Order: sequence, then structure tokens, then C-alpha cells
Amino acid sequence: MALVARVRALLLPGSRLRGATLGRAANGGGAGARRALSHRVLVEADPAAGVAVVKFRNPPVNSLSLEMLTELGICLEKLENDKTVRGIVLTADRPGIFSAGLDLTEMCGRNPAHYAEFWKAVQELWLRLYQSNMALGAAINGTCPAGGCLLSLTCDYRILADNPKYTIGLNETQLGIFAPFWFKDTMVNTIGHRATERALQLGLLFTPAEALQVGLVDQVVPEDQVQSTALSVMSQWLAIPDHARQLTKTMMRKATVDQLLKHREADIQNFVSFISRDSIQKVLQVYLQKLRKKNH
Ligand SMILES: CC/C=C\CC(=O)SCCNC(=O)CCNC(=O)[C@H](O)C(C)(C)COP(=O)(O)OP(=O)(O)OC[C@H]1O[C@@H](n2cnc3c(N)ncnc32)[C@H](O)[C@@H]1OP(=O)(O)O
Repeated sequence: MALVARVRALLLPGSRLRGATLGRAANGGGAGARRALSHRVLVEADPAAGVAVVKFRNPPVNSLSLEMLTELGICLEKLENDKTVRGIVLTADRPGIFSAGLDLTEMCGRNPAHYAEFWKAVQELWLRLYQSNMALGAAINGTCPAGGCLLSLTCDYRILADNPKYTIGLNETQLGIFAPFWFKDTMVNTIGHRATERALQLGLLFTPAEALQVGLVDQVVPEDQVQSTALSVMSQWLAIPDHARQLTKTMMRKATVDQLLKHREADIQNFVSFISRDSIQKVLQVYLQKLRKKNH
């Protein structure tokens, strides 16, 4: 289902998004600051600075469910159409977990049509972020595995909180699955081929010190300074004339984007046939059960 169709479905009677205040701006915060709220995404815009802070709030772990992907997509589209916004900082509404990555329940025990719809939504969000003309920063105020790491890698820079519990990486192989080529390419574009090969094969989750060393993040700062640092770095990116920065960004990312655009349908089919395998379903069920057992 395309984004518009998914939005319509979310707005059907009984849907949890129905009645949400998505896009409704209310005055609050500092002079000129605006807040907009959907169920799972909070936007705090500062038109004077030209920056919006987009906060994930999909408890308990900010997993990227189909609904979360859709709401995030809508929110980013609105910001792209807002002439007062030139930069976005992605962060978690509450410190602790930036995002636990793709929602495993979307990939377990469902039918092929659902897997295809979910994967298309993942592709759409990546394309929207990776091709964004805006300057994007990630204020990583919590642990950041797999799909969470991918979100941060679409940004132009990453600031990570200095807390050894907050690890970051594409850990898919640890689950018994693997990162598709465009996840891999996004990481290669950030830390290079050799470091990516090692990180992906071993499914490494890097501590802040390791992530800084390998170049996965640009700065590690005390936990209470993550957002302020991300905003201050943003002002450097926004000091560059937009057209020059945007043309450069497009040039740097075009080959990677084109690869997915060219193989989009095949990538969906690959994902569906891989994830539908009995052996993969079993591995994911075991992983989910292990996560759940901790709490019961
Ligand atoms: C082809 C590419 C495919 C996939 C790419 C991906 O993104 S796969 C997802 C990979 N993500 C992970 O491996 C992270 C898994 N989660 C964790 O390691 C921990 O949950 C985390 C994030 C460190 C937080 O730990 P914490 O102790 O704070 O929470 P807990 O583990 O108790 O989790 C709370 C409930 O959330 C459920 N949950 C966690 N992660 C996910 C997830 N990714 N998708 C769906 N659900 C998730 C967990 O089962 C708990 O559920 P509950 O029923 O409340 O026990």
C-alpha cells in the first residue's frame, strides 16, 4: 500500500491515529516555537532557527512498526513542505532507547502481503530520509540497534550520548538475518568498506567510544548535552547556502539511492521470500521470546 493509502487506512474508524493532533500546531515553548503531535512522533519546531526536532515516542522501545513508519513519513513530508524548516534533528522523546529497530512483530507470523507492505514502508522511509534536501542530524540519546542505526545513518551527522549502555550498529546477523544491500551501502558510505564488512558479518553493536573510533558517530557527548550539541552542529550545516549543500548531498548519495530505486521491487520480493522461510520465522520467534521472557 502506498503512503497515502496507508494514511487513509490509519484514519479509518477504530484506528488509533484517528483524532490524533498530527500537524495541528499549538504555541508553546520559547518565542515562536511550535509543537505538533501525532501518536508516535512529537515535533518541536523553531522557525527562527529553521530547525525542527522530531522525537520518537513509540513505547516501550520506539520500534519501527508499520504505523510508526507511516507517522514518521507523514511528519517528514509535512516538514519538507514547510518553508520555515531547513534542518531536522531526530531523537527519542525519552532517553534510553533511540529506537530498537524494525518491529519484529511485523516480521513474524504474518502473511507475504503484510511483509511486502511493511518492507515497502521501510524502503519509503529510507528514501525520504536519505534523499532529503534538509540537513539532518541524529541526537542519539539511547541504544540504537539495526533499523534504529539505519535511521541515524541517513542523517548528515550523529551525536551519541556517552553511556556505555547505548550501543549502536547493524546487528542483524546476531538475530540470524542479514542487512540488505542498501543498509550495507548506507553504512559503507559512513565508515568505509572494510569496517562495514567486519561490523555486518559480526553483527557488531559498538559502544560510544568504539562508534566514535570507527566513525559511526561524529561526536560523543554527556547525556544531557546530546540535543543541544546536535542543534549547535546543525547551525554549522545551515550556515552553508542551501543550494550548494543540497547539490553536494545529492551528488554524494545518488549512486546509493539509484541502486535501490532500480531494484526496489526485487528487493521487496527478496525480503518476502527470505522472511517467509520457516527457518527464519523460527529464528525470529526464538529471539522475540527471549526478549519477552526477560520481563515475565
Ligand atoms: C532484514 C533487516 C531486518 C531487520 C532489521 C531490524 O531492525 S531487526 C530488529 C533488531 N533489533 C534488536 O535486535 C533490538 C531488540 N531489542 C533489544 O535488544 C531490547 O529490547 C532493547 C532495545 C535493548 C531495550 O531493552 P529493555 O530491557 O529496555 O526492553 P525489553 O527488551 O524488555 O523490551 C521491552 C518490550 O519491547 C519488545 N521489543 C524489543 N525490541 C523489539 C523490536 N525490535 N520489535 C518488537 N518488539 C520489541 C520486547 O519484546 C518487550 O516486549 P514485552 O512483551 O513487553 O516483554
